[in-house]
Amino acid sequence: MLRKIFNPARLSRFQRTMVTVSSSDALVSTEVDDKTGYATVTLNRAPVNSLSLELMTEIVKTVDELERSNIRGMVLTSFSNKVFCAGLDIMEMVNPDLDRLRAVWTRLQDTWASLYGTSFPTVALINGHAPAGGCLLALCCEYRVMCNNFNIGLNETQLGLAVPPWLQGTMRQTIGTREAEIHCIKGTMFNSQDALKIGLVDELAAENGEAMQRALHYLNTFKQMSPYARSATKLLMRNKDIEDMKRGRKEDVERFVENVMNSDFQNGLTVYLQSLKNRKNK
Ligand SMILES: CCCCCC/C=C\CC(=O)SCCNC(=O)CCNC(=O)[C@H](O)C(C)(C)COP(=O)(O)OP(=O)(O)OC[C@H]1O[C@@H](n2cnc3c(N)ncnc32)[C@H](O)[C@@H]1OP(=O)(O)O
Repeated sequence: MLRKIFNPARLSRFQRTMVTVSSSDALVSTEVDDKTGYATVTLNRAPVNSLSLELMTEIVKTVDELERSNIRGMVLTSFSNKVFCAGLDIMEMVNPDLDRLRAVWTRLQDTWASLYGTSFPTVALINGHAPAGGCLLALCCEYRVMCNNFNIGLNETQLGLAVPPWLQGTMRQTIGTREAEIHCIKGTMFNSQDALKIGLVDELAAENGEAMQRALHYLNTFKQMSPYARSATKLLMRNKDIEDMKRGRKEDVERFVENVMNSDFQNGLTVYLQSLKNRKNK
């Protein structure tokens, strides 16, 4: 069954009432172009947009609000031009409070489900590195435009984390079963060129401006198309995955908690954090 579909009857109301939302201190800022109806959603959590509970809550809230406003398309990008999103906030996993850890994973599931299941078209404008959870955000979008000279991939296993089944599924749909299996297990990070070759991203751009043009070009391909047929087809393809994730979400949360609370993982995390700092000091 369709979870939600674009409702053309609400479009004329939207055109009259659409507003631009933007706040300089927000973790997520949204600007809607009232000529095109396209929203640019910018992740705004310095320094690297790591996914804290609060940032993920804002992403879910933003997508829900956009869903209610009937925008015609969305571009997801980063304030930074160096890091699109550094994945889950590692500090959320260091000796965590268990209730908060469960909330973090539940919110990551929600983030995936709400971005993956939008009725409107979505493009990730990947203007920086996108490891792990950063790659997840990009994979949820329908189309990915990546700037040159950055890295993207699901490197979770390199950190000692298992990739959850719903995220494996999104990777499979994007790069195919065989490649997804190999690269989820290895935790491969791809440079922009290799990401294009393997189909992890759809287009490359030299810089942000060109990437935005390419993203808008993708959204414009739907200008003349029935929004109902477009969104219904997308959601008929994606809703089963979302329902499957929701059915298994409790076990998924407990698997994550067990993974993170394991002493080997906690020790490895300390070493990993130190290696990030050492890299910086070189
Ligand atoms: C059952 C489990 C399933 C798991 C499956 C799914 C989902 C998610 C898992 C994850 O996302 S785990 C997180 C994985 N992320 C990473 O491995 C990225 C690590 N970071 C980097 O590689 C680099 O920081 C970067 C993103 C390439 C950026 O490099 P840059 O040189 O620009 O910046 P840095 O100097 O390295 O970093 C600045 C500052 O940010 C801190 N930081 C970096 N990444 C994170 C992070 N993910 N969480 C929290 N903090 C992060 C870094 O330590 C620096 O801090 P300071 O030294 O300035 O205090």
